[in-house]
Amino acid sequence: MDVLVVDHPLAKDRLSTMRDARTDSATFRAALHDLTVMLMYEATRDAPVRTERIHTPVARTDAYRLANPPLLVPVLRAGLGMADQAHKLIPAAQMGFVGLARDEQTLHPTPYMESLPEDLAGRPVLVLDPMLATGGSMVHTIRLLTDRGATDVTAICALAAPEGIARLEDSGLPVRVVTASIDQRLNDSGFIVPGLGDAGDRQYGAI
Ligand SMILES: O=P(O)(O)OC[C@H]1O[C@H](OP(=O)(O)OP(=O)(O)O)[C@H](O)[C@@H]1O
Ligand SMILES: O=c1cc[nH]c(=O)[nH]1
Ligand SMILES: [Mg+2]
Repeated sequence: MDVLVVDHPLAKDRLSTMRDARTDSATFRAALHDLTVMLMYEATRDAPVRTERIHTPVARTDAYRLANPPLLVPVLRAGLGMADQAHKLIPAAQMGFVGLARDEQTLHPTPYMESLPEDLAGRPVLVLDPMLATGGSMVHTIRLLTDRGATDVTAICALAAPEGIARLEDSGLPVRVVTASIDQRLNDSGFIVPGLGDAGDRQYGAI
């Protein structure tokens, strides 16, 4: 499985702001917005483009557009904080939604929402979720996508645990991961260490 760690200094800076326990919700959301732009930028580096001829005010030239705009799939709640920035970068993208809440005892995801196109054959999909911990939520999400024919899925995560990467790899699902960091491990509660805490709570408040 292909894993890209975006360790640009600006990405490290925004991730550090997100990690800091003193960071308030508004500042956390702003840092995640900025980091999402950087992760998206790298995730789409090799996206196929089509050309068309345009006129600048001076001359004719080639213009470049994404040949096959992806489906964006934020995983609620925490992935919502990445959705608008990703969509701004690719205005032609369609957006689907998956809602999952991890049971903090079993660490299994509990699905509560799913809004996806029926047929995803031939469409690249970018899944947006800041956290890849055990990998249970991401595996569930990708299965929803592959059940609809998706074969080209990229998981875009602010942070990943080695356990989550291994789980995705073992799943054999057609996914690659783009993240700003692979942290040390999960703790006994299934939280990423050093991590940043609960990405949903940090953005929107504890539930
Ligand atoms: O890899 P996993 O062990 O499945 O954990 C990762 C999941 O946990 C977080 O969501 P959470 O379930 O806390 O929901 P929230 O976004 O509403 O806070 C996170 O946004 C992922 O979806
Ligand atoms: O560290 C973690 C693990 C799962 N979900 C989070 O939001 N944070
Ligand atoms: Mg949460």
